[in-house]
Amino acid sequence: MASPTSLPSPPGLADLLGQGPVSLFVDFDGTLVGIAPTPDAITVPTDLNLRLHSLRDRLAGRLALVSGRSLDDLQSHLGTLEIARAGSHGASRFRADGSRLGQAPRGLPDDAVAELRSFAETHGLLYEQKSHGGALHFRSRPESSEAAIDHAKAVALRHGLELTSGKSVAELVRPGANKGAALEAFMGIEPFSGSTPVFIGDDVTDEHGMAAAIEFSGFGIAVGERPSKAARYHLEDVAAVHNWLDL
Ligand SMILES: O=P(O)(O)OC[C@H]1O[C@H](O[C@H]2O[C@H](CO)[C@@H](O)[C@H](O)[C@H]2O)[C@H](O)[C@@H](O)[C@@H]1O
Repeated sequence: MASPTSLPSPPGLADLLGQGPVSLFVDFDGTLVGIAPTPDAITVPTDLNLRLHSLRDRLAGRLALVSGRSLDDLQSHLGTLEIARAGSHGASRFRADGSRLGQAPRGLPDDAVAELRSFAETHGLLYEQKSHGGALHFRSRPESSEAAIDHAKAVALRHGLELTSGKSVAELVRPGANKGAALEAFMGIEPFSGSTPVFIGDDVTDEHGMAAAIEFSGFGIAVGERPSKAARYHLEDVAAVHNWLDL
């Protein structure tokens, strides 16, 4: 895995756009906004929504937000989005005009949710219910991280689900819900098809998106300190991302 500091900075966005159509797939937490103690404690600049819509226009619509959060949650922080978007780690996808791309995914089985909730209650962890998944957050109790991951693994096995681990979080999703699948779905439709995809993200779940970008002759940009297997370039932090995007 490449250490982020050994990766170069990406070429300027204006230079890339000068070479042909580029699509940007952009993660949210840790990429567009800084990491906070709890999911609701993030600080979102008041004009971020406006600036993202300007970026969408600059890219002739070829901008997609790809988040681990549910889309309702994402929009509760960002405001209404008329931007292509995928939530719940790519499971739920919408075009910029609000029409759904692909099937509506199913939520987790009730028993799996109950098992996650009960573990969270007994261990003093935060349980985040998503429309198409569920997350055990252990940022406030790092000593419970191993037990939380083991529990999530066992629940995944019992119910045929997939475990995705992120920053101080263990999440369960339906099989096939990942950011790479979301990028692939968007690359099959206008205005994304035929462009060079660039996936920008800070977390392990973003590796799928970067790997998929490579399949479409694009590349990934890793944000922050986490070593990345798939990224070609690196940006230091959220401020560097905003700067690179000229947000
Ligand atoms: O794919 P993303 O948009 O980056 O979402 C990943 C997860 O982000 C949120 O959790 C993370 O950020 C929280 C706020 O900074 C932090 O408290 C938590 O420890 C991080 O794991 C979100 O709550 C999850 O649903 C997303 O999957």
